[in-house]
Amino acid sequence: MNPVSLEKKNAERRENEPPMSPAEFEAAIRAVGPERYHDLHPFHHMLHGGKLNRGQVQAWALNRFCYQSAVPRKDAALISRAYDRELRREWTHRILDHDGLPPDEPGGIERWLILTDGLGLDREYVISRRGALPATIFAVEAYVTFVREQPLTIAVASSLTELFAPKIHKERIAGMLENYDFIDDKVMAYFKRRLTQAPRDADFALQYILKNAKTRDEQEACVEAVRFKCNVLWVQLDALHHAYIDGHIPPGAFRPEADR
Ligand SMILES: O=C(O)c1cc(C(=O)O)c2c(n1)C(=O)C(=O)c1cc(C(=O)O)[nH]c1-2
Repeated sequence: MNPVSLEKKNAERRENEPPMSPAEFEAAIRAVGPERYHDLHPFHHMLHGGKLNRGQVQAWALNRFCYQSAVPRKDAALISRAYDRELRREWTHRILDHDGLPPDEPGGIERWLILTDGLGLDREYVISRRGALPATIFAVEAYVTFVREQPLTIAVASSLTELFAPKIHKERIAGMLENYDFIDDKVMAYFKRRLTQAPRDADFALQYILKNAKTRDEQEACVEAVRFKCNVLWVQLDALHHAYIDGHIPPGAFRPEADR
């Protein structure tokens, strides 16, 4: 059968399939984590297990800054497309969580920069993204574009990797504090704050898609969106591994001091 007729047949099959029950749909979303969340990646095991040197942790933090700074941009893209006032109101606090709200709330990006300061990286250099890996930039911009272009419910679903984040944050706080003498409580503040923020955000997004993804096709597209997002996270660690463990640092990317 040629690919076009196969695609058509699959679409017909799905059309005839009844929607999943809310419990089945939620289970399908949750099943993606144990299959492909980035806590399974070897680079993560090395990071948490104390197997990286300072330069490799610097490279991780510097690249991960690009993800942090893209998150409020993708959240703004999502809000710009929402006609539902309640969704906009709820989603707005995600932007403030990252960008901060003067005078008392510095925000997650500032907390991330405290981490990169603590690792001895120059702030202006981190913020400029000049030293980031090309794959990091491609991955985070793919996430922003996905949220800008996909149907709203599917864009909301792509945030649901956050269902799996608290576990990785807990492991990271414990593992990094224990294993690296250049990491202290102050620089781990970012992850401590996410332990309460991520479950609240994920819970809202999950309830939203359970209510709004009504057909089987929409439900399957939501599950696919969570897989897509896992790929966004995974490919960033692949790139870090290739550059800083295997030693293939692309031209222009950050070079740890010992390599310069
Ligand atoms: O450290 C991590 O592994 C991790 C993962 C994720 C995620 O699953 O996308 C987020 C975060 N951290 C995070 O700190 C964060 O603010 C965040 C926002 C989002 C999102 O998609 O809106 N994901 C994540």
